[in-house]
Amino acid sequence: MIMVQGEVSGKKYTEPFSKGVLARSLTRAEMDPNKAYTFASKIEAYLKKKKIDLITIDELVEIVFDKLKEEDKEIAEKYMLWRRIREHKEPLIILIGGASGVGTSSIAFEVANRLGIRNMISTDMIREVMRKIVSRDLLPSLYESSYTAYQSLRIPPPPELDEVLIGFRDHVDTVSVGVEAVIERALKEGISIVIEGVHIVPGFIREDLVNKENVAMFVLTVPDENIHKGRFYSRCRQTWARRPLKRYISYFWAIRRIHKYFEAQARKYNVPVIENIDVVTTIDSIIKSLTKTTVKGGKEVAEEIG
Ligand SMILES: Nc1ncnc2c1ncn2[C@@H]1O[C@H](COP(=O)(O)OP(=O)(O)O)[C@@H](O)[C@H]1O
Ligand SMILES: O=C(O)[C@@H](COP(=O)(O)O)OP(=O)(O)O
Repeated sequence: MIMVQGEVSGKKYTEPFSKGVLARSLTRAEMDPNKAYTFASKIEAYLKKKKIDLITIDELVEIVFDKLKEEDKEIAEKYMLWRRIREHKEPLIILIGGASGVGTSSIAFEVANRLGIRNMISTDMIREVMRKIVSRDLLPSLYESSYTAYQSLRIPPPPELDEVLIGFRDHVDTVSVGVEAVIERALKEGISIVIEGVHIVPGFIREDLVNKENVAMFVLTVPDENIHKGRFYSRCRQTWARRPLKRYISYFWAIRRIHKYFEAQARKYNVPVIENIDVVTTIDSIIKSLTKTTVKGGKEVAEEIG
């Protein structure tokens, strides 16, 4: 039997080589699952041929990387980039924001899954907990959706200001307190987490938190209005979805104003804006950006591959 030796927090452990585990890590780099399993079997055959019965993870990764380069350079590069991020010593806090319907929860799920991050929370859930603590009378906007918060403003804003955005800012400002608490707790406990939702807005979360090397924020957009609208139809078609399509469509005009505000805030605070048209391209952009900001090595991998 081939044993693989790894290390967690300075402690060594060994476990049997598993084609399934290796194949899973290759699918994270976009390799087709069937191809990934065949490739993992080839690696196993190679180790057997070389009569290797104990190998460290680093040595195994080297072999996988070399063989992958021969098969598919792009997948080899992705495999290495994902690994570099996963090996990051500090916990990773990934914040994904965007107007309702642009795909923050779908993308957060994919990113968490591929990076092996086990914690993910939506800001809607944080808001829901906060609703149990603060009364509607005290903070009426907390009880609204981001795009209807303007209806709860106690004092109507002057006509020259956009009331939708005034309401949105008020709503986000409150929920940001809960978002900050989750970030602080994750940093304290050393837990990696992906936090996603409409309340992740550049400029609203404390600078000392978002400026940390291991905290990364992204804003997703869908520039084409019709594609954006179509996402609500596709989401509401899913059988598990319990969210009323009619409501999103009738407030779509307000959601688009918020969408524009997200773009402006992202530009102002230098937060990467990623057009979420195609899932794979979106994930690739996030991963490239993460390697630039949180781990050195993205460039080295690209150079190694040539
Ligand atoms: N890149 C994409 N391509 C196609 N459909 C997408 C993409 N991203 C998200 N979707 C779909 O759009 C709908 C809205 O996405 P969701 O993640 O629920 O948005 P949000 O959490 O931002 O409101 C869902 O049905 C989802 O499957
Ligand atoms: O406040 C909002 O804009 C949405 C955000 O949810 P997503 O559409 O981003 O999932 O929550 P709602 O009140 O409609 O449940």
